[in-house]
Amino acid sequence: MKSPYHSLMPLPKAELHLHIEGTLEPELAFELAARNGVVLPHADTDALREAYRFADLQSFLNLYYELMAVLRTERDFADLADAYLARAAAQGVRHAEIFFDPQAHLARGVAMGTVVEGLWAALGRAEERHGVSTRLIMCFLRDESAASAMETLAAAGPYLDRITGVGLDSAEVGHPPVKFREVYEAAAALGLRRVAHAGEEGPPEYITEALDVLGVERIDHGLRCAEDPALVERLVRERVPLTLCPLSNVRLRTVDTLADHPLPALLDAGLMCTVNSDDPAYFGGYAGDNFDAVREALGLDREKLRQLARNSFLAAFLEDDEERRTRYLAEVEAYAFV
Ligand code: HPA
Ligand SMILES: [Zn+2]
Repeated sequence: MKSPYHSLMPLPKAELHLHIEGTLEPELAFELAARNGVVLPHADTDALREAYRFADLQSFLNLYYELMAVLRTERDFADLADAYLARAAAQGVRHAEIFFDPQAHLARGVAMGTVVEGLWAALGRAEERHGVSTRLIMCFLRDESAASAMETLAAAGPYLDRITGVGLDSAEVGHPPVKFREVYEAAAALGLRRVAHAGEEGPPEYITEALDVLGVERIDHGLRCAEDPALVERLVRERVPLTLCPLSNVRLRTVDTLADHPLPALLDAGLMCTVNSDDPAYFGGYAGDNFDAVREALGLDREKLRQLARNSFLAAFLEDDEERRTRYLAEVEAYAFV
């Protein structure tokens, strides 16, 4: 049956939880593999898509890291980011805060400069080419050591003018935020904004720790806060944004089906929720697809959908450009649902 709803693609939105390596579509993966002489252990794009059945976060991460082998040159990173920005813009994204995972590239002998300069080549023209403003957030892999994260922060030294903040991603359970206390202190001292994945597969305590020990301003995912009413109350009181990723949660089996997603309950509790795509090439949809999916599965009304869009701009790292934030927020208020 055709959806009774009009698509939310034109609704202006900011995307705050997006791993650029997770935007590598199978077609581009094979194109880059051919360009770089890399042999992928998959026959073709259909065979690769067949591998997109994940049991949990780790099974996804295995493929995510494997496919990164095709990313080798500045041009590869620029092409990757440009393809994402084109898709995001077509789905109503006006502002994107983009994660990247330098350790996964440094480990393969790809230099920090190659990654950042390549991404920057696309981000620097994103406004003109796609009408999207951007920020770059460097993530540390939490299943690597704190020392490795600290070395990565040092390696980013020459590029800090291009990097707005730091984040924490990869396998969560067993790698609590406290492991990265000193790294986050050093990042704060450099004037970097701080976010962290917490409460995706890990327990609600990791959310508390990310706030108290790492000083993060937003929680990426944060889904499992729903298990701790006192934590929910705190997140509401302190207006801590959650960057939720509904299609990701279904694909990684954090929730059984979209209809079971706690987004409506979290919104009703007064949390500052946002809707994002996480790794759209792997999870079946970009930002607008996620909005459409939650509307359809959860029946969110127009005011809730407008609130999600408003929250995305309120939670964005736009303090250096409040005029732009105001403009985006006005676009949200003016949006006419049909
Ligand atoms: O959803 C995620 N969780 C943790 N690490 C990640 N790296 C890419 N995507 C993710
Ligand atoms: Zn993520």
